[in-house]
Amino acid sequence: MQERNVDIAIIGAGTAGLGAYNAAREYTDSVVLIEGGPHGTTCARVGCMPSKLLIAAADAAHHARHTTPFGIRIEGDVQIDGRAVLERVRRERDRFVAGVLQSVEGIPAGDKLKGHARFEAPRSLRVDDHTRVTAERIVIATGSRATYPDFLRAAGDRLVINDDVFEWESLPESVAVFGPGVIGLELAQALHRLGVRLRVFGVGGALGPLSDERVRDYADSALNEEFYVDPDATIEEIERHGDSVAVTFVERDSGERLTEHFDYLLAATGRQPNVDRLGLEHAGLALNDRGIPVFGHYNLQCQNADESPSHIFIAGDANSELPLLHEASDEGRIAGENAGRFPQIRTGVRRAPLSVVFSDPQIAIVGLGYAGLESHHGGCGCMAIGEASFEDQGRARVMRVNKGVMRVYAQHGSGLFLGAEIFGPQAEHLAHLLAWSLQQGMTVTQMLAMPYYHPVIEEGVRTALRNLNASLQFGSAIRERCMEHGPGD
Ligand SMILES: Cc1cc2nc3c(=O)[nH]c(=O)nc-3n(C[C@H](O)[C@H](O)[C@H](O)COP(=O)(O)OP(=O)(O)OC[C@H]3O[C@@H](n4cnc5c(N)ncnc54)[C@H](O)[C@@H]3O)c2cc1C
Ligand SMILES: NC(=O)c1ccc[n+]([C@@H]2O[C@H](COP(=O)([O-])OP(=O)(O)OC[C@H]3O[C@@H](n4cnc5c(N)ncnc54)[C@H](O)[C@@H]3O)[C@@H](O)[C@H]2O)c1
Repeated sequence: MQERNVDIAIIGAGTAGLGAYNAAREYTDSVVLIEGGPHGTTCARVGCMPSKLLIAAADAAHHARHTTPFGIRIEGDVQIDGRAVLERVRRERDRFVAGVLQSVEGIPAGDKLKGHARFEAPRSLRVDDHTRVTAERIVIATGSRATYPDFLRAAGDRLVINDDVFEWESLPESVAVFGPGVIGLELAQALHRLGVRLRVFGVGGALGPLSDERVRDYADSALNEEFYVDPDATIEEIERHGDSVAVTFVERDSGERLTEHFDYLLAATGRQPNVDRLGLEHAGLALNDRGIPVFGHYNLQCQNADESPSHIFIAGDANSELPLLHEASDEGRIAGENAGRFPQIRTGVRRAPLSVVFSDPQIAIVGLGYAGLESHHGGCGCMAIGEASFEDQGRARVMRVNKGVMRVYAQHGSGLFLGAEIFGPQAEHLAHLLAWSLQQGMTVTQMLAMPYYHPVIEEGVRTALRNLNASLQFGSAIRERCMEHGPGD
C-alpha cells in the first residue's frame, strides 16, 4: 500500500471535481484528483451532450415530416437510418469527451490517482487497494448514478438506463420508458421521433420538473397528442419474454388491461448521489435522512456529527441539491476555493435557479418553481400569478410552434419578479431572460420597460408579464392586444 500526504484530495474528476481541482490549485501545489471510473465527465460521456445530439437528430426527422402545412412537400417517406443517427451521436459525443480528456491530460501526472476512494477516517482515504491518501481537506465530487425500483429488474437483460441508449448500434423497434422525468421525457420524445414505438409510464402524476398544475396539465395533453405518456400508470406485470419484455398495464384512456412487448425497458426513474459507497460512516460527518452529508448551500462545507464545521466539502450531483451541469461547475469551484482557503471560508456566488428540459415544446423552470414559491409566499396570499398562452402568439404561429403556456409569479406589494414555469417554444431562451431578470432583482414593471422586438416569441413573455402586472394590481389588463402592440404579440 502506497502512502500519500496532500493538502487537498478531490474525489471524482467530473465537472465538479475538475472545477474544484483548478480552484484548489490556486492555493496549493499539493492536490490529488482521484477518479474511479473513466475520465471525460458524465455530461460529455452519457449525459447532456449525447442526449442533446439524439434530440437534434429527432428534431431533424420531425421537421422533415412536417413541411406540408408550409406548402412544401417532400416526396416519399422520411427514412431514418438508425445506425447513422447513433454513429453521429457517438462521433460528436467523442469529440466533446476528447476535449475534456485533453484538459485532464494537462494535469500533472503526480496530481492524478486512479481508483475508487473510501473514507477510513475523517482525513484518510483508501484508494482501491493500492494507496492510502492522508489529506488536510477533502472535496467529495462523486456525481450520481441512475437508480430504479426493484420490480423493473424483471426485465432482465432488457433493462437499460440512459448510458446504454447511446451505445446501441442501431435503433430498436420499441421501448417502454419508465419515468416521465427530465431524462425520460427527453429520451422518449427523441426515440419516438426517430420512429421507435414507445409508451411512457410514470408514478404519482409527476411530469418533468413541472409543479404548476396548469402548466403540467397542458404539457400532459400536448405531449399525449404525440406519444403515449401516463404520468400515473397502473403497471400489473413486467416479464422477460423471448427477446423482449412484456409489460401488462391499464391503458390510460380506455381503461383496458393490455400486455405489450417491447425490445427494451428504459429505466429513467431518477438518480442517486454516489455517496453510499464512500464509507461516510468513517468521515465523522452529519448525514441527512438520505445519507447525504449536511452542507452549506453557499460554501459547500459539510458539517461534523457534533455540528462543528468540517474540513470536507461536497459539490455537484453528489450533494443532490441542484443536479445540473452549471451548478456542478459553480459548486466545484466554490468547494475547491474553500478547501484551498480553509479555515477561512468564503460564501460563493450562487445564481438564480434555472432549469431547462429539451423536449418539444421545451420545459423551463425559473426560480423556485410554483411549488417552491407556494411554500414561501403562498399561504399569506403574497404571490401574484400571470399567464400567457402560446397558441395565438404571433411568431409562434408563423413558425407553427404555437403550443404551450407559461405562468409567471411575482410578490404582491413589491412587484418583485419571483419566477416562472414554461411549457412552450424556445423556452430555453425565454427562461434565460427571466432568470437574468430574477437575479437582477427586477420588478415586473422594470421588466416591462425593457425592449421587445416584433415579431418575436419574447412578446409572449411580455403578455404574461402584463397579465401578472394586472394581477399585482399595478397596471391595467390587456384590452386590445393587437392594437396596443404588433399583430399577434
Ligand atoms: C442523460 C442525462 C442528461 C443530462 N442533461 C443535462 C442537461 O442538458 N443540462 C444540465 O445542466 N444537466 C444535465 N444533466 C446533469 C449533468 O450531467 C450533471 O448534473 C453533471 O454532469 C454532474 O457533474 P458532477 O461533477 O457532479 O458528476 P460527474 O460528472 O458524474 O463526476 C463524478 C465522478 O466521480 C467519479 N467517482 C464516483 N465515485 C467515486 C469514488 N468513490 N472514487 C473516485 N471517483 C469516484 C465518477 O466516476 C465520475 O467520474 C444530465 C444528466 C444525464 C444523466
Ligand atoms: N435538460 C436537463 O437539464 C437535464 C436532462 C437530464 C437530466 N438532468 C438532471 O438529472 C436529474 C435526474 O433526472 P431523472 O429524469 O433521472 O430524474 P427525475 O427526478 O427528473 O425523474 C424521475 C421520474 O421517474 C418517476 N418515477 C419514479 N419511480 C417510478 C416508477 N416506479 N415508475 C415510473 N416512474 C417512476 C418520477 O415520478 C419522475 O417523474 C434531473 O433532476 C436533472 O437535474 C437535467
